[in-house]
Amino acid sequence: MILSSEDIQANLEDSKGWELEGDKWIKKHFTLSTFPKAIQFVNELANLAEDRQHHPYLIIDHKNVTIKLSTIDEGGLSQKDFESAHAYDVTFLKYD
Ligand SMILES: C[C@H](O)[C@H](O)[C@H]1CNC2=NC(N)=NC(=O)C2=N1
Repeated sequence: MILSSEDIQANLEDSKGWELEGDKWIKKHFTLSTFPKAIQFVNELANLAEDRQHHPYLIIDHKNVTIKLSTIDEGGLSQKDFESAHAYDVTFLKYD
């Protein structure tokens, strides 16, 4: 179910570093210590995404990984995007 703008704002308050891009995407930049670490991080995200059947848009630029999330099938932001964002934040803690 697509979230209302009020629900999006409430979720963003609990999602440190994630920001709204337009009204259909949230995004966050992560910086890893090395390029291999960035790839390892992305591989972990890929496994999580496949398990959840909810897939991110990813940009890998050397040690920098940008993650964008949206619920494509529903044409906007859903709770799944914020659940994935939280799972990715928890994964990143291992690399911090
Ligand atoms: C059938 C399959 O589970 C769906 O197509 C999933 C796959 N991954 C997805 N990922 C994202 N980000 N949004 C979706 O709507 C979506 N749908």
